[in-house]
Amino acid sequence: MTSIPLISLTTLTPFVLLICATILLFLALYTRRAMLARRDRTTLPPGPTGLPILGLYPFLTRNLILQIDSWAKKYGPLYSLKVGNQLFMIVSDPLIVKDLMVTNGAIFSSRRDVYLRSRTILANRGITASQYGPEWRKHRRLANTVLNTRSVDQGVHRIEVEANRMIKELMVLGQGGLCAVNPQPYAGRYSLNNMLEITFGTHTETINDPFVEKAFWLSKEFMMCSGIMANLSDFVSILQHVPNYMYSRCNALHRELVLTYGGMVKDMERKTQRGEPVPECLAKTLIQVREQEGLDDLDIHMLVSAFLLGGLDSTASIIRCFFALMVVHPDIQRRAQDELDSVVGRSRLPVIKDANDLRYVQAIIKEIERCHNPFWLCTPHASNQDFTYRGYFIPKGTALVLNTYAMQHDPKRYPEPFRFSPERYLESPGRVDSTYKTIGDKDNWIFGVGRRICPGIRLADHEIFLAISRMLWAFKMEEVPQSPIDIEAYSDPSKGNPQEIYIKMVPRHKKVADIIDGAVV
Ligand code: HEM
Repeated sequence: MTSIPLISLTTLTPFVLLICATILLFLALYTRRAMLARRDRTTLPPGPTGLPILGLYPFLTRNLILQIDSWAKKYGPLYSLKVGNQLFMIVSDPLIVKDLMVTNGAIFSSRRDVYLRSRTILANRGITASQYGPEWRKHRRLANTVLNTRSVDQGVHRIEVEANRMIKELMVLGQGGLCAVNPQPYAGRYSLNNMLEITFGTHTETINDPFVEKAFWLSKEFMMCSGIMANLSDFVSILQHVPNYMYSRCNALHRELVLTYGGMVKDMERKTQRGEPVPECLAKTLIQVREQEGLDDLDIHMLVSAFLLGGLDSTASIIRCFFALMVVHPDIQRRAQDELDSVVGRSRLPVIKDANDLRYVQAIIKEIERCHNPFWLCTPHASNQDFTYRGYFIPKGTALVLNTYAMQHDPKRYPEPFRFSPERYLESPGRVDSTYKTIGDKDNWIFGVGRRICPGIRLADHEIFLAISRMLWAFKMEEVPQSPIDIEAYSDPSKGNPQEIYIKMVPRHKKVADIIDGAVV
């Protein structure tokens, strides 16, 4: 009789144990999920910590690019940092870039509402400062009317003319190679004229035109005022309510942009009203579609300003680096010129159609762009909703920064990354497709990525190719012993490209002068 409970206990024990184990398992799983969920909402990627309120602002150095890169080496390919109230995440790996900024482009394509750069200077417009949404789409579509493949290709003769003007002026100035010249201001005016042609259908006649200085001042001032982590009042909102020097400076820059580029639009409007002819260009298109697209003055003024700010120092700095690099690498220069002689010959100038056959020239361009990105940290993208990635929480409003410095100096991808070596690109295919390839295979990231990728790529590609291939075709560029090139200065991301170098530009053959004279200038 007494054995019955014992028997049932014995038979019941495994059953009870099973139930207990199941409950415990459920509890464990539930707790883990709850913990994970909590972690998802709080666990940011690792990164350096700063002070309350100011974050890392007091610890940022003048060479921000190298500092950001050194933290990437310490904290990994996705790390976070706070400057004031703004959370930044730095992305240094092409696959993470693809996952976040391309695959999830609908989430990571906005911009921060930055007090000085976006609100004060650009009035939250000009494409580059606009939040992701219908207004940005509209402005980008309007910009594309002159930047799309067909329009840029149709206008290529204007770029060719500018390249010829630059060659002719350098020949005259250097007295056919007898004296040293500083080509850098000519590279600047070349970019400026290309942007003026596409935006206003006009150009400057000489580097001494005061407009050249003005345009470059505006561009430089924009860079000086709008560093991505430079201004404390961008990050500590209370400072936006007290008068401060940077606000006055950015406000003055905004007024100058409206006065200068907005003034050119107004001139064109007056001409149109008087029935005078105006050239085909972005400003004309914007004036024509103003009512239909619901654009106000500021929309138009900031859109044309964005062109003159975005397309000036960017292409110019690549061409300036080219001059310095060719002089210190005469062997590379010679190899490109041999290629030009065999593909193009000496009786005509290189044209866009030659690009795919000029593999070494293309490799030089890609290598300059890899080593000398004009915007190493690009323009940050902002997220417009919370997101969880690889267990890390990325809250809405995070600013995502592309660390192209790390990606373009990755020793696995580019052995001896600090050596200038066009040869590393000889195996990769021709030119334009390099920019559009899948993200992991891209030659470089200088134009950014995803939905905010630079809309001026094709124009910039054409400008850079025509300037560089024609310069190589026309001149042997030589160092002048009295004025050695400081190539280190070009590799230091904290310094702008030196505006002054003196080199000899010797025409490569007798026909150069005749052909340039005969070409449209
Ligand atoms: C070598 C030359 C150039 C470089 C390296 C360059 C680079 C860049 C980069 C990194 C961005 C930000 C992309 C992103 O947010 O992911 C950008 C945006 C932009 N670029 Fe360029 N750019 C160049 C030439 C030009 C030219 C010639 C134009 C002519 C109009 C231009 C107009 C713009 C505009 C309007 C934006 C804003 C796009 C947006 O926010 O949706 N850029 N560029």
